[in-house]
Amino acid sequence: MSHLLKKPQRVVKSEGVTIVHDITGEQSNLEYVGFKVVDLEKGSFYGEQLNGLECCIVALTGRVDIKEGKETFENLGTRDSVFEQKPTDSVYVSNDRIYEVKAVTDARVALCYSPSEEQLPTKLIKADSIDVEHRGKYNNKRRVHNILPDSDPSANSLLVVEVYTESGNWSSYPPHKHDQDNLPEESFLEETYYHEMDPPQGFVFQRVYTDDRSLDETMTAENGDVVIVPKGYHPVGVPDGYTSYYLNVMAGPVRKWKFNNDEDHEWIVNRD
Ligand SMILES: O=C(O)C[C@@H](O)[C@H](O)C(=O)CO
Repeated sequence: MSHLLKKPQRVVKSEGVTIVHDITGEQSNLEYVGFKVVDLEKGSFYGEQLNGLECCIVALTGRVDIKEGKETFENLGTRDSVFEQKPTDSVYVSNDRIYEVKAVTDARVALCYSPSEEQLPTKLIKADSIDVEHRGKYNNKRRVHNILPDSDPSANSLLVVEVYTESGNWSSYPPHKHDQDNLPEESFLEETYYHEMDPPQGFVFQRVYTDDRSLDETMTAENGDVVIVPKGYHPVGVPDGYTSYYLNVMAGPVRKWKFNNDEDHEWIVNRD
């Protein structure tokens, strides 16, 4: 199996709390992006001190209360399945702060991390403030929920986005990359993809490759898998009959998403 593909680990941390993924430190070799998925049974708590990391807590499914300092945001989350395709609530918490998530119902949260030094205010990102974007045409159509885009200055490094790709379509396509710290031409952003499929026995193909093919891996991502994109192009293809969801976390030295398409496939975007 590719070292870029991570299967759910489901490590029980405490009563009612299961760490589904922990893509931090040595698990990933990423410098700028960390990622966890945590399942919480109703009434259970998960919290931590963010030593040198900022964090965006995304209420993937279920309802949660999130506490940071004197603030508590109650009953966050809008859906029982990501495939309800409605935006959800998230909370941005700055580096070195302590936060706690309490499960109001059974819930799944994503924790998106990046190193950060400058303190920013804790921010509730309400579902109804999320910009929903429809991109692409032909078999390249996808629905995008911009949770923390680069136009929103609420974070120091983190970019967070949800993407739905319908049956038989492609996303992150034509293949694009953002692995050169060379603005304004291109930014360097590492990336993680947390995948789900509807129905859940589905799978998608994700290729991660560079121009010189020193990296060229094509992976089958199944429901709940994470794909790590340290560099290179990273298109996703969705088989007929299945809908794909993924949550992207991106971060790098500059908080700007400036990508370039693979020139061989640029014509795809230029079709009438
Ligand atoms: O297909 C899309 O538009 C989503 C992708 O852009 C995805 O968010 C990504 O590849 C980010 O680099």
